[in-house]
Amino acid sequence: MTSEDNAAKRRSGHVVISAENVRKSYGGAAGSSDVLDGVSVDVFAGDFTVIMGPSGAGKTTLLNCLSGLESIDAGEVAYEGTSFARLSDRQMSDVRAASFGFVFQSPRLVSNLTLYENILVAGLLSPNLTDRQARDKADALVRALGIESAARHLPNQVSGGEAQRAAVARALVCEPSIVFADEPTGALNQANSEELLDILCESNAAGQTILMVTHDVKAALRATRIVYLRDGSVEGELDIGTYDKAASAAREREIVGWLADQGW
Ligand SMILES: Nc1ncnc2c1ncn2[C@@H]1O[C@H](COP(=O)(O)OP(=O)(O)OP(=O)(O)O)[C@@H](O)[C@H]1O
Repeated sequence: MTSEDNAAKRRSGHVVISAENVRKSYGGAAGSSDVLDGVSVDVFAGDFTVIMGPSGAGKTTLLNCLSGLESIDAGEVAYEGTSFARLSDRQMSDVRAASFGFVFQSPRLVSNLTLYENILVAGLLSPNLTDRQARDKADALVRALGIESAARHLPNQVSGGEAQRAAVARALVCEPSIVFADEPTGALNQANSEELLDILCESNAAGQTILMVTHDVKAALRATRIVYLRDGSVEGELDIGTYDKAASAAREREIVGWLADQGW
């Protein structure tokens, strides 16, 4: 998928992932309320969509349902128009391997592989790339993310920021249609958070579709669209266009004002 493809798809409102009236509960006591209470939302190609909302609103659950990591109880989630319900477990895992990248709050790197090997192995296992392409892409990402020397070390020999940048590279190396990121800056200090957000923003500017859960207004600043979730329902959506560092103060005021209107 080239950036031109995604830019054109975004202009045309191309939907990558759609959720229709999704309900989800984790069982428990009879009558326990749904964690997702009929959520309908679309994720558009080329967007950097952020899911915000109070703690316990169901943000991680929604992200996991949209990526197929969690099953749903009712409603429908579809990738490129194909309902997950029509896919076997094998087909679902093929979609994830070919089209989805994941970044979590902690890097979740394989501890006995170097950062470079963690990135490369993901590329080698991807059905999207030849071995040569996987190596070239891993090399390019290591350079672009500024982790050339850290890449030679094991995860326990590098800083948290370096490890998390490697986790982003691992997600991007397969050239996924969409990157799902759950609080990717949650365990980072402010400087490392800003660097990681710069990387996600640059990747989005190059056409990468991103869906990210965050509590952090500074992270939401980078989004092109914010979805606000409360008590398992979408309360509001804000389209804010592409991030512009020079206008970030005005943008932050707009977002904080909108979040206040949602009851943030
Ligand atoms: N595996 C699980 N089993 C049972 N209950 C769960 C499970 N995962 C989440 N929950 C519950 O579902 C609700 C929503 O959780 P979720 O993590 O999706 O919310 P969130 O908005 O991401 O919260 P936070 O911002 O605190 O991370 C919470 O009440 C949580 O305790």
